[in-house]
Amino acid sequence: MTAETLEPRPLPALRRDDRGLPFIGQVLEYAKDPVGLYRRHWERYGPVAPFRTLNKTAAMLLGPDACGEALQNKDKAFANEPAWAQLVGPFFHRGLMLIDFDEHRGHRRIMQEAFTRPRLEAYTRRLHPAIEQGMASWEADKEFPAYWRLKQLTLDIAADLFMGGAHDTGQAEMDRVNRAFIACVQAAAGIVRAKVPFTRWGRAYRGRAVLGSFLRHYLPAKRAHQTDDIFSVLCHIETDDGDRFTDDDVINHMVFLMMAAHDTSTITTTTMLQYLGQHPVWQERCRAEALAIGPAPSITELEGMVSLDLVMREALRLRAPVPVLVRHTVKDTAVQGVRIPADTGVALGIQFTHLMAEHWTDPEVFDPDRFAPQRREDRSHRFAWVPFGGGVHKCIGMNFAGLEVKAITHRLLRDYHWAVAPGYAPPMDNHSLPFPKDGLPITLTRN
Ligand code: HEM
Repeated sequence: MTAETLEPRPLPALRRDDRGLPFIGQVLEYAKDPVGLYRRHWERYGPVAPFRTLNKTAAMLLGPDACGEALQNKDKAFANEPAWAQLVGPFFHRGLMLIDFDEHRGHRRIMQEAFTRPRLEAYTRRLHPAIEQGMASWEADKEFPAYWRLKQLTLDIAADLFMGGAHDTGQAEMDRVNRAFIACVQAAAGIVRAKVPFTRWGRAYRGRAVLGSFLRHYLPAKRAHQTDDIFSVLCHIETDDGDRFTDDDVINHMVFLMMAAHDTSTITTTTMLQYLGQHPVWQERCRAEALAIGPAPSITELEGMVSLDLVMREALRLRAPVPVLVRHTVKDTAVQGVRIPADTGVALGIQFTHLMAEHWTDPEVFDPDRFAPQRREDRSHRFAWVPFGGGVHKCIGMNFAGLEVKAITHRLLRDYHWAVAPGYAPPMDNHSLPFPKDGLPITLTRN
């Protein structure tokens, strides 16, 4: 009998001491130490492990083989919408990541038009003035929480690049819009998952309404004139077959894109700042590259910052901004020979893969050269390094993300230098996307 014809084994039974708390299961344990939880499950159960969340048993996929199978989704058993909607709530409904199968393919084909190289070149040209303006108020020689500053910066960039500015909107209203985004993003960590006032979900419902009306206000003008911001691009793009987005599609995609773009880029840049502050040799290498090109580099120049690229890859490995991906089975399937019945929640622990000693030398150590051509540890397995996911839902904004993160860091390196204590390890909040609870205090000194 060949391996393929063997009957899949059932999901291992969850040990009593892994059941966690009533109702929420292992959610709090995950928030405290996600990698510790993955590691224990890997050791106890192997690549397809059971775990408890919100009163249900789900499957946790660990390691590149198991995660790769779900990402490739050959038998179309894994759906995104029912899984992500449960986690991020109804606030990002109909965003590209929350659409499945044929419909997803149709939307993705249209959206691809917003991320072609000429579009990316146009976005990059807008990036530099937005970064310069956003950083204008940053004070040197004074400690500040880098994560929060960068979050504000990426939101300001998004307002310009995604919206093309919001000319009718005053600062107070813009702050309300920013708060609305944050409320939607933070809904993922809500325990009460209903429209109840004064809860994370209650705030996120209000936030989504604020975002919807904000975008709808600008929609007619965006439809009327084509400009090179993403909002306008979404209004005008069409495939060769003439497929276009409806008004509702544009609003839904915009809300999701702004969410997908700003927190992930903020986390990546924050991680890079931390490690560059702890590794002055790398900071100098990257600064030399930044100074060798002009203050407003083109895409090609940003791509040519080889050391900065290695640092970015290493930051994405060590602290994946989206450390876990979720899926829900729509039919019975098997992963690594383990049966996963229909209607099961599935978590892909990609951060764990990034730290497996089987695939990386000294996985906890900051060592960007592991991505250099002579080593390419990320090639140890097709799914060893997956900060942007894989398969049909692979991040559509990954090239843009790289450009934004590099453009911000390029500017910082040209203007400032900074140091972070070598032993510093940020206290992480893992309730939704991971961020340093102390904001990563940092002092920038002018070059
Ligand atoms: C460092 C920054 C980023 C990281 C680490 C990241 C990570 C990811 C990951 C892991 C996924 C796959 C989710 C899944 O399979 O369920 C994803 C999907 C997606 N990302 Fe990103 N992302 C980043 C930046 C961006 C940016 C800048 C944009 C837009 C400008 C963006 C737009 C999207 C969209 C639309 C999807 C859904 C794709 C689909 O379902 O077809 N992301 N991202």
